[in-house]
Amino acid sequence: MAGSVQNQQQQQLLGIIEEEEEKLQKQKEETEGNNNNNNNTRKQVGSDMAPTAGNSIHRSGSRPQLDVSKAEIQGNVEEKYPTILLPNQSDDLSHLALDIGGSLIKLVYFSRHEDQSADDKRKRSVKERLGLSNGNRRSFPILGGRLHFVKFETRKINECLDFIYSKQLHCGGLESHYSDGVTDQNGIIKATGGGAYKYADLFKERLGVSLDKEDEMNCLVAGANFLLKAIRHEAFTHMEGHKEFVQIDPNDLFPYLLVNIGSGVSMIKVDGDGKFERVSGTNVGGGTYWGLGRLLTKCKSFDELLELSQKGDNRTMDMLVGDIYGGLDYSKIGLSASTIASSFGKTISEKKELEEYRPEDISLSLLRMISYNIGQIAYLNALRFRLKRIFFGGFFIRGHAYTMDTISFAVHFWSNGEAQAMFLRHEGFLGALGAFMSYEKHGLDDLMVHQLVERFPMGAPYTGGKIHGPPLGDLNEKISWMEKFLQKGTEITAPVPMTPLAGTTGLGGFEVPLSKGNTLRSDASALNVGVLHLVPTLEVFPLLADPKLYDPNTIDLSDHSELEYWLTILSEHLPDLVDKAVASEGGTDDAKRRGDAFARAFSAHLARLMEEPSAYGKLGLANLLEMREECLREFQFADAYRSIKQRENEASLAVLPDLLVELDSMDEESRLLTLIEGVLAANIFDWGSRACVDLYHKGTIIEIYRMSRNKMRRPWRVDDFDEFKERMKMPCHKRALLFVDNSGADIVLGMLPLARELLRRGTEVVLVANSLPALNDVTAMELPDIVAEAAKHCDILRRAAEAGGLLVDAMINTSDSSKENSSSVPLMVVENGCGSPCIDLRQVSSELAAAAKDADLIILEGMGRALHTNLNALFKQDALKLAMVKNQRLAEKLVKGNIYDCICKYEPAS
Ligand SMILES: CC(C)(COP(=O)(O)O)[C@@H](O)C(=O)NCCC(=O)O
Ligand SMILES: [Mn+2]
Repeated sequence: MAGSVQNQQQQQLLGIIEEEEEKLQKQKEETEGNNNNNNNTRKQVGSDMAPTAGNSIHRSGSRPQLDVSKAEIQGNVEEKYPTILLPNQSDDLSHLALDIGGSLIKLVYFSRHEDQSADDKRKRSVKERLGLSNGNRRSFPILGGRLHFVKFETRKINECLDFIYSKQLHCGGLESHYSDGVTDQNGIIKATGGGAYKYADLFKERLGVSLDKEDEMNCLVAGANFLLKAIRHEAFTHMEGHKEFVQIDPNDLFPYLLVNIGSGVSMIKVDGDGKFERVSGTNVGGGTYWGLGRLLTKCKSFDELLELSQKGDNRTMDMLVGDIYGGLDYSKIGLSASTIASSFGKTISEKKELEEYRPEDISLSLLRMISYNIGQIAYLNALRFRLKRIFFGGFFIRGHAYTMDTISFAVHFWSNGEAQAMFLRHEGFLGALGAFMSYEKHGLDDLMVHQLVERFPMGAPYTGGKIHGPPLGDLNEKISWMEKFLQKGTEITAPVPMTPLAGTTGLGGFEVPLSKGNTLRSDASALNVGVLHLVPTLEVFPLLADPKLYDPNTIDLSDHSELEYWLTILSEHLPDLVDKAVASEGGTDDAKRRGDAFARAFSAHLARLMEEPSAYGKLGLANLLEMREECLREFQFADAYRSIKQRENEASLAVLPDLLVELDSMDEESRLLTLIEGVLAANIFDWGSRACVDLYHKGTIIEIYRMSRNKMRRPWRVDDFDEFKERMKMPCHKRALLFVDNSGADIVLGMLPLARELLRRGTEVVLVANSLPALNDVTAMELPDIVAEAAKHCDILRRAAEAGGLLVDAMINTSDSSKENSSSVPLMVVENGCGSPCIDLRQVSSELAAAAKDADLIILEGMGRALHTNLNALFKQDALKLAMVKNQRLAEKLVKGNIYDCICKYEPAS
């Protein structure tokens, strides 16, 4: 019975929609006509709101100048180090620290985020309503920005100086943002390592700067502590070719043993921040391997030497237990025949000259000798001080799988499996990071894991922290460099094959570690360090039941076939995305060139990941989808779906009044069901789904919407509607957070009517939208205009939007009939802090975190936010997850269903 009433209502609704269809088609044609003529002449919803990130990335070629005009203190002037906002500062100010070692120079430098000063009306009203004073930024003297990691060979110090000069890293600095340092403290760079002494005069001569020397051990420890506390999945284990990321609890980090393998080796017992003791070391380190290796093999570089070891067989050099015991194990004392009894020992009995040995074998034997030795001494020191964790860092390792396996094997062997070696992704940058942190007052050491986002910009798959060719300056340089790179046909370094080889040698485990193959990924690409984005205003979403147990991703991409599938999906979507992106920028030659460069860069990222899935740390689908958006931004595509979003918003807003009338004619119960159906049906408007994009080529928005609504037959694949309905009969929620998804029908005909229903029942509503564009997702900047348009036809929305400070100019004429309900509960919009179709609730904006404090209902909508991420997330408050599954494989995998199935998952507060 209820079903037939519903069907009748649905038919009525669709009838109205059909009438509108013709009107809309006409409008659409007009719109397209206008678009072709002139993008800017038409009144467009949100048209003046598009973020200007594209422009703000521009850097002038000349030396950066500090522009303090209109400078103002942000936040409380009484604070010790209030942030000074420089609204007219357009050049990136940088802050640089160096670790100048015997072999390598490591640079860490900071560049300010370009858009920190943006503050719109919406943000101001949210701050007022939620009692946020300037976000939480005021407690951080550091402004948002990026930390970059770069290295040079010390013998090529001039290249390093050129790089610093071209980027003007020696000029300006963070001090410029502080109250007591608006003057440019030009002239001093923090530096550590022996080269800080050795090359001080050269820096003075070439750049006019003095090197302010910082203690090396201090820096190493400060750098390691920072990374282990602030970077997610910084540490990993590496055994038999298998890399596994380890999440360290920052509250349970100390004590640990830090083994820094540079030219020599230092072993440091770390008990806390600034609390450490160098307990041991060995002079047999990276320098020994390179020095002896160079003499013995005539190799020209460390990397070449490492590469040789990949093809080596140490049995020709090393004396094994089996060599002594006639091929037998010495089982009584636990030594297998393949254990190395004496490194290079075999060469004593053979009457061969150096030239008669293969350089490959020499290199491998040397590498194993030194790695085992370091592993063994490290373990003995850990035992001596009862330290359960050993972290290995330093550039000797350089992400080299075989070296890590060898060290791990030694630690495992000597500890009888009780201890495990761990490695750090930023292994070589500990000292430089520590030196960077020694600049006073930058507040970096206060930053926590949720305030740092690691991202891989355009250069990552190629450079991996190493600069090839001239340093990259502006976008033009970036693209031409990319073009040259590709023309030259420079290979993206070959993968490390994981082929198991037969037999055993060495310490009894394996003949050749599994990670050793025919080719070595050069350290340039093995050094998988991204750019760290420092966003001091990010917070952990306060309504997560247990943030420690929270994992945003639903799909496990460590399953290789899964990863391959999603990488292929992204790759196949690329041509269409490039078309949209280029069109969004007017299809100019410049846009085409950028589109091309974007496609190459993003494809290179995908290829890199296909070869080495853990190249960028632990990766989930959310990261992959975010990387695509980041890459678009990198090539200055501010909003690839801008015009599609505008068109769909307009079309949907035209239908909205009739939908509202229709909804208002229903009783509460069927209205609630119709509303939820509406959300699910309208979630079909997703330009990120291959299947949906194919559909859009076959019909108009309204045809698709009608088809989608017609498919809304209950029970849905996951159907907790009845439980939700029961809850809605109880006293209303105080505040609901609605995590909205797509523009057009999704927001206008789906989520806004649901928001209206909640408002009408007396629940405050906070619409949570993206901070930056991602596919056709609606952004927090665009929403107020959409709400204002909708409010013209709806008294409930108008009053609530006014109460929420969304309608600043109350000039709305309403034609809504529901005036009897004089609700003044507010409707607000907050940004979520991300620019991705998914959401990682460990890193949300401070305004969302503030809004969440009084919320008792969370509604997550869409595939990205409710399925790819957060499907399994548990919350402290009631949660409703709504989405249409627009991918066949995902439907099968998650719900044993089919494409276009719907999910309505309700979970009362846990
Ligand atoms: C990118 C998306 C998560 C966006 O979905 P939404 O959150 O808008 O519902 C989704 O379109 C998606 O997973 N697309 C890739 C899969 C495919 O093309 O089938
Ligand atoms: Mn979306």
